[in-house]
Amino acid sequence: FQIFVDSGSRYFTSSWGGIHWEKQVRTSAQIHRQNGKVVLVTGAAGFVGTHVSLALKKRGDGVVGLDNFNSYYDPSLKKARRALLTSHNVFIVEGDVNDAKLLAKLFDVVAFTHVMHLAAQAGVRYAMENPQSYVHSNIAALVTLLEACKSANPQPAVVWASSSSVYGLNEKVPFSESDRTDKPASLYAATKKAGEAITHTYNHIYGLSITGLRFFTVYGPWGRPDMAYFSFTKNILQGKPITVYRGKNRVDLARDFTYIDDIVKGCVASLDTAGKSTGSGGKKRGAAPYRIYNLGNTSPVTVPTLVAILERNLKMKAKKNVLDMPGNGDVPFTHANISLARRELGYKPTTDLPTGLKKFVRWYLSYYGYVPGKVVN
Ligand SMILES: O=C(O)[C@H]1O[C@H](OP(=O)(O)OP(=O)(O)OC[C@H]2O[C@@H](n3ccc(=O)[nH]c3=O)[C@H](O)[C@@H]2O)[C@H](O)[C@@H](O)[C@@H]1O
Repeated sequence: FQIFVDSGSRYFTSSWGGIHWEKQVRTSAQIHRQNGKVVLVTGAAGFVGTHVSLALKKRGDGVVGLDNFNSYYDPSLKKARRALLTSHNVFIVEGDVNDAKLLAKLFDVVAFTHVMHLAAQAGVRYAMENPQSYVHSNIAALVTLLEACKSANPQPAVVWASSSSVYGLNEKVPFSESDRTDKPASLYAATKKAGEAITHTYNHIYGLSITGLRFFTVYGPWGRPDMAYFSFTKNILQGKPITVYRGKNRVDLARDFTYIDDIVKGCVASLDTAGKSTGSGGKKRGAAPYRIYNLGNTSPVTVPTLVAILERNLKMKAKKNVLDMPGNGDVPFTHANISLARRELGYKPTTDLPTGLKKFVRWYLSYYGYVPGKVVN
């Protein structure tokens, strides 16, 4: 009776479950190539999640997405990404990674070979406004997911999104994976660093194959509206001012901006080279790989240069307010050493910032239906 009540109440309150839902999940998970993978992509309606899901599906892997469609930024963009994925036969389950019952159900319905865990509370500065959302999405959800993975039979290999922000106040450049990461500058960075420690324990105790990817300021079409390149574009087009932060002694801030297609190649290569998890029945049966890679571009660009490139592409001048960087978690610069990823993943970024921003601006103008000369709101 209790099972009936539980599943009955879920039927009315949740957006998952039922025969039709299971069929959609199974169909989406179908493999269309030899030795294809079956990948659960969390955060599939997110920026990186959408692109990775598409790449996997296009080469014939089975892909099931999971996303809670939260409103950290405009959910209509997430829904538009979902529509794009639906048109390529990728189904996104609507739900939260913290929902252990949902995860158990998904692993029951599909024998995932890999999990690409991209769901997260992103954003460096927002952590001061809503710290709990970082604990919820980057720590609690990660543990819930790893618990499901460790209990699954077979255990999947896990590839997940860490962040360049773990280097924090590190001053040695370029940043290498072996550098210190014990001085985070934001709660966001601290939760990603915690994720690296948490995944290590699941590797050690349960034999889960783990790959953590330290992404460096990823940008491109279908990107995140909370990021500087995106909000600058919006404001410039609307004739609104932008705030350009500057570091100590008036030094420009710089980022190792990395184009989305390069990141996707790094993610797919990580899945392809991930060794197997060794555990079963929640027990470790031998050592499994634990890997961490920088996925950056290796050529940092200053924020004023980013603005100049956008101005050129938009054929409009930005109204700039230059402000000293507030103490809100920002770091002055990032710069990736990618030798390890190059050696072990064959990772080789090929898109520089001017080329990538040109593609972003083209997408932005078409997505928001911008007509040159017409003021947008
Ligand atoms: O590399 C990473 O790991 C991180 O990259 C980005 O974080 P961030 O580099 O701070 O990206 P933006 O928020 O787009 O900021 C880029 C630069 O523009 C500057 N900025 C930002 C916003 C603004 O209004 N003005 C401004 O000058 C920031 O100080 C920073 O130097 C992402 O937002 C994080 O989710 C990600 O984890």
